[in-house]
Amino acid sequence: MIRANGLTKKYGDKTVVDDLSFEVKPGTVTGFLGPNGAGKSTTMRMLLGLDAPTRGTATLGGRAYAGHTAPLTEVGALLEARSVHPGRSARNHLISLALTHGIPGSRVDHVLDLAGITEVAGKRVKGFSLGMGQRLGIAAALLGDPATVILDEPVNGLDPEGVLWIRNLLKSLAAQGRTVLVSSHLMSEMALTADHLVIIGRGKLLADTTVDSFVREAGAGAVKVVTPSATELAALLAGPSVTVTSESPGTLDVRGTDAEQIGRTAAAHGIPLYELTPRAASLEQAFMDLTRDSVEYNTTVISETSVKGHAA
Ligand SMILES: Nc1ncnc2c1ncn2[C@@H]1O[C@H](COP(=O)(O)OP(=O)(O)OP(=O)(O)O)[C@@H](O)[C@H]1O
Repeated sequence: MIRANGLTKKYGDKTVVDDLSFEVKPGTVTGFLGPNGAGKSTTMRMLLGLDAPTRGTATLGGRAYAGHTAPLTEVGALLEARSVHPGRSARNHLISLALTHGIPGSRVDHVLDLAGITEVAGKRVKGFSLGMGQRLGIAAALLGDPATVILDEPVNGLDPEGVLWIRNLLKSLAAQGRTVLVSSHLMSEMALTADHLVIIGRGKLLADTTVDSFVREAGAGAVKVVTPSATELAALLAGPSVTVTSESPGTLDVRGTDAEQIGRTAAAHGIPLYELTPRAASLEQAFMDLTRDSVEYNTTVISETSVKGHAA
């Protein structure tokens, strides 16, 4: 079990992690999501005792990281910045880690195999591709057979086969009863991998939910309506719980009601409909909607024109 309680990190005046509290339970894969700069890496570094929180506490298996006598057997971690001696082979890197942490050498071949890098185990790390480096980092994280696994963006640099491998690996680690926390900025990938989601933006908790309920809510999407009487229909539909937007003349995007109700309203007022299509919001869109106000650098402007009085 990982527990963050009021975790806060300030750099100067900037609060990059802001009073964050959440739990990560054993036996599940928990996706830690947020846009770039949301504070995911900083939070993970605080969980691992690599950054001191300005306020709050983080415990792994009931104790702070520093309180564990053999941390590598309690927690395995892959962080973005790795420090592997480039002249060392993958096997030698893992052997020296095992030796310095009192881990049996027999684990080395096991994790090399688990990470699918047995064939390149004798090669120097400096010749490794990004994907091979990621696999070596994951092998190192699993070396101590840890109860808790924390991985920061593990699919970075992996090809589709590698992405699938990570997905299955994380699921099997959770099925063995381990606590698995994995960060990503890709909602679609996490939806396939995780059971639970902790979503942050600008250091603050935005959602702590199961993937199932996030998917269900994302499915409550909009209905696309094409009609020559868009302004009239928009005025009839708009209400406290119904929002109507329009991206092009004669087309409405209606949220907060369903296709049947829209069809009935249109029929009751003799409004012809050329199209009436329920649209399930994509998961990625739901994630973007949730985090829109907390992205650090906006590169795309999603323009939605309110139809109140504007739709043609
Ligand atoms: N040592 C530091 N000094 C000052 N600011 C920092 C430091 N480390 C991180 N930050 C800032 O804290 C914020 C959160 O960064 P962090 O790397 O934790 O986010 P992230 O969610 O992991 O982002 P990404 O997905 O881009 O890796 C960013 O605005 C970053 O610039």
